[in-house]
Amino acid sequence: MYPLLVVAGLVFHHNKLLITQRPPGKKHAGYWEFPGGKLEKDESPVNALVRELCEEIDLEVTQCEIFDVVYHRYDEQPVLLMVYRCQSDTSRVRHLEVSDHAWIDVEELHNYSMLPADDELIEQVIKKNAPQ
Ligand SMILES: Nc1nc2c([nH]c(=O)n2[C@@H]2O[C@H](COP(=O)(O)OP(=O)(O)OP(=O)(O)O)[C@@H](O)[C@H]2O)c(=O)[nH]1
Repeated sequence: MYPLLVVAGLVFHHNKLLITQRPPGKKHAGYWEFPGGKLEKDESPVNALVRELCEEIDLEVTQCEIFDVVYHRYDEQPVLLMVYRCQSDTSRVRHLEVSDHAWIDVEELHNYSMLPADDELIEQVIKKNAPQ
């Protein structure tokens, strides 16, 4: 089965990383994730990310650059997650399509129930953010 194409943002504001919680009624409700969503037809990954961040949390980002691509098999369908690192000038987030959000230190990622596809990614984020 072809994977679902999904884009997600590692959004930083003053070294804090943004995570959001999936709302009731959505698949994997209650889990935390990096904000983003599915690509629409004829849409580039960065445009999809900008659109999803606007629709879900009303946040604008800059300096988006590719960070990693993750393939994960869920029972229903595999996902191909394209992950971009971005910056935000503000920490102001609206809960339009999320039930909660948090700006955290990357080391705190282990304290949240993140989506299963994000496990490997989380290790990369912590490793790349560690002092050299
Ligand atoms: N945004 C996001 N999605 C992720 C992450 N990790 C991960 O496995 N996914 C998966 O990617 C898929 C994203 O789909 P979604 O349902 O959130 O997308 P969407 O916002 O376009 O949904 P919609 O159909 O309600 O408009 C889900 O299956 C979700 O489980 C992540 O860190 N961020």
